[in-house]
Amino acid sequence: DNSQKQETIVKQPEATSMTVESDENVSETNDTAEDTKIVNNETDSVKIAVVYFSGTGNTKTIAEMIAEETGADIFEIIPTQAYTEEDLNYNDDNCRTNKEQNDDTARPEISNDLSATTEYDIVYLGHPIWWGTVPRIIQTYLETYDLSNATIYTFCTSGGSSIDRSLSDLRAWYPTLNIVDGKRLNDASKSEIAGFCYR
Ligand SMILES: Cc1cc2nc3c(=O)[nH]c(=O)nc-3n(C[C@H](O)[C@H](O)[C@H](O)COP(=O)(O)O)c2cc1C
Repeated sequence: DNSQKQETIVKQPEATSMTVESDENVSETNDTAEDTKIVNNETDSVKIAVVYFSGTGNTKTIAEMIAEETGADIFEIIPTQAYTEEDLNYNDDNCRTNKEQNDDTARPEISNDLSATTEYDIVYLGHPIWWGTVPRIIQTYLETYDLSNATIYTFCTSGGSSIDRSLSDLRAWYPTLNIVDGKRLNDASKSEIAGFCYR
């Protein structure tokens, strides 16, 4: 229960000047709090989300590390039709993923509601590299939900390819998005994650 949780929140003095109009519960606690510490990330003025798709778990691991590092809320992009091992076998020209990646119009359906992800100031968007770029389901996501108010950082895992092409593809396809930077974070250490999150 969110509202109950927020009633226990009290802020440090320097936090009292932040903008909280959008959140009734938080603003109620605003003037009572002088000297106690922030106990919940919901009081932060900057809302951070990690949104990711992961076929085989590598990107998920990194996504969870970023969420832990930043205190972000984490959202998984879940395909309606899960990717099987067969689907992901890129040695087979006819496998599902190869067909999707070769088809500019392919937009695999997402099963879960991710509308809450449009409410964040910073979005870390994570994906594996498939044939040099983002899986098509990332396009489904960006075309379904309007992230134009967010500052976006992308991250990827891959077998070796850099993030450069997926970054330039996303910027070309979605010019209204503010994609600041992106980084390949394979097997990243905690300090590498922190370096990515706090520049
Ligand atoms: C269909 C498909 C295409 C891939 N294409 C590339 C590629 O072009 N370059 C690369 O370095 N790795 C490629 N990979 C490897 C994945 O990027 C890598 O295993 C990644 O860490 C998977 O992340 P995940 O476990 O979150 O799905 C590909 C994998 C699949 C399934």
